[in-house]
Amino acid sequence: MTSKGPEEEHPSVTLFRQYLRIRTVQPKPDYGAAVAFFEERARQLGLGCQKVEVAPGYVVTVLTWPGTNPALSSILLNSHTDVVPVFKEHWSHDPFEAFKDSEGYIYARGAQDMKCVSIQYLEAVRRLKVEGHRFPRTIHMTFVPDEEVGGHQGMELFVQRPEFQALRAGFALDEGIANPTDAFTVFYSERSPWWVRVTSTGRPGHGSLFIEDTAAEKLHKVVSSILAFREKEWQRLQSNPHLKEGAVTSVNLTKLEGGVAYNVVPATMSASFDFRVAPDVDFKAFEEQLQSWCQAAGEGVTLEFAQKWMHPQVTPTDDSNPWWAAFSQVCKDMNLSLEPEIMPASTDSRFIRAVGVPALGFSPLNRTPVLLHDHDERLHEAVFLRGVDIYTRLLPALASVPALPSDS
Ligand code: MET
Ligand SMILES: [Zn+2]
Ligand SMILES: [Zn+2]
Repeated sequence: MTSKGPEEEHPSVTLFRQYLRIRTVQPKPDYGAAVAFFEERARQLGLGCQKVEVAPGYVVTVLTWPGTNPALSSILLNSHTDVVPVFKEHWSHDPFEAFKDSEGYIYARGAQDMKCVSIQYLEAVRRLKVEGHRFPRTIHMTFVPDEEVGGHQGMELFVQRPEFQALRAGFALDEGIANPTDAFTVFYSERSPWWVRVTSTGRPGHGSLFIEDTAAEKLHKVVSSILAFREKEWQRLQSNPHLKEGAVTSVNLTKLEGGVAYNVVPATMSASFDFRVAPDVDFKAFEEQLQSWCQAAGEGVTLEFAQKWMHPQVTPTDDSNPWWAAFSQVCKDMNLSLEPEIMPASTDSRFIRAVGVPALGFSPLNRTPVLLHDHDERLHEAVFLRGVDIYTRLLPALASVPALPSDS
């Protein structure tokens, strides 16, 4: 075909847009369609394909390009398939249409987080394979469900399975975040998510009376203590230009629940908080601090954890780590400047690092505003394609890291 129009689009971009149209949106993702999409990719690329159902309806799809030396540990390229919900009325274009504007920006939920990365992995592998390359280490691509709601039915279970052990992963790449400057952000650790619900109980009664010891006044005290802590961490971040967001602890009040009527003082109320605890925090002391804020508010104030990650790990970013050496050397060769940071949010990397596999969080997206989870999430096709180039250089280097003591 020689006619003008979409036929002229780069095939990698077309594939990316096809994937963006699959509605893997929480809370009811169409995982079946995503699995079928990756099975078809495996067939087309001549890759091994394994489906591991880690919980009913939750399948991890593993695409494998075997290396020439099966004795060596493998490279794991991980990406999640689910995306967060949208507020459709705030979007310029349908978030599941993958509309491309005249400048080349592709609008879609998942354009940055992280459907771009899944396709960039696949397209880099395709290119290298077509060019006839083979590398010593096996490359596995894992496409996992459930990340956006905590990974409890996804990577958290998968890393405990014999099928994961059998991959013999020596090193992993997973998602990062776009960088608006010319530089690329790379994450070597993460803050730990602690989701905390504080429940306050007190004396109920008529809404016209000065009732003492109410649930609301005690909850208010805890909320004040926690928001004062938030302000302190915010100031600490603001006053030190060397500190990046991931190096301090953040917290947001994300839910308030309780009450039945204007004129009934409720016996119970609760507040929910999303803490992201910096990796250098003393977790035991921090939990005691939370408990003491509850106790200081009065009788009948308790807390429970909906999520409490206790195993922060750091992947070294110096040449003592041969994976870092290979990764950073490629970036140097390509003149890419890297900004190593602690991931402020949480990804499946935490489960991977916790089972002893070093991992870097990297989405090869520079000159791109950070729009993950936001309205009008979009990515320029040229940035997307540059990312494929970057993986096309990274994969040969990583899959050719010579035998390590940990390989035997
Ligand atoms: N990736 C999501 C987040 O960071 C969900 C992870 S579970 C804490 O909020
Ligand atoms: Zn993500
Ligand atoms: Zn996300």
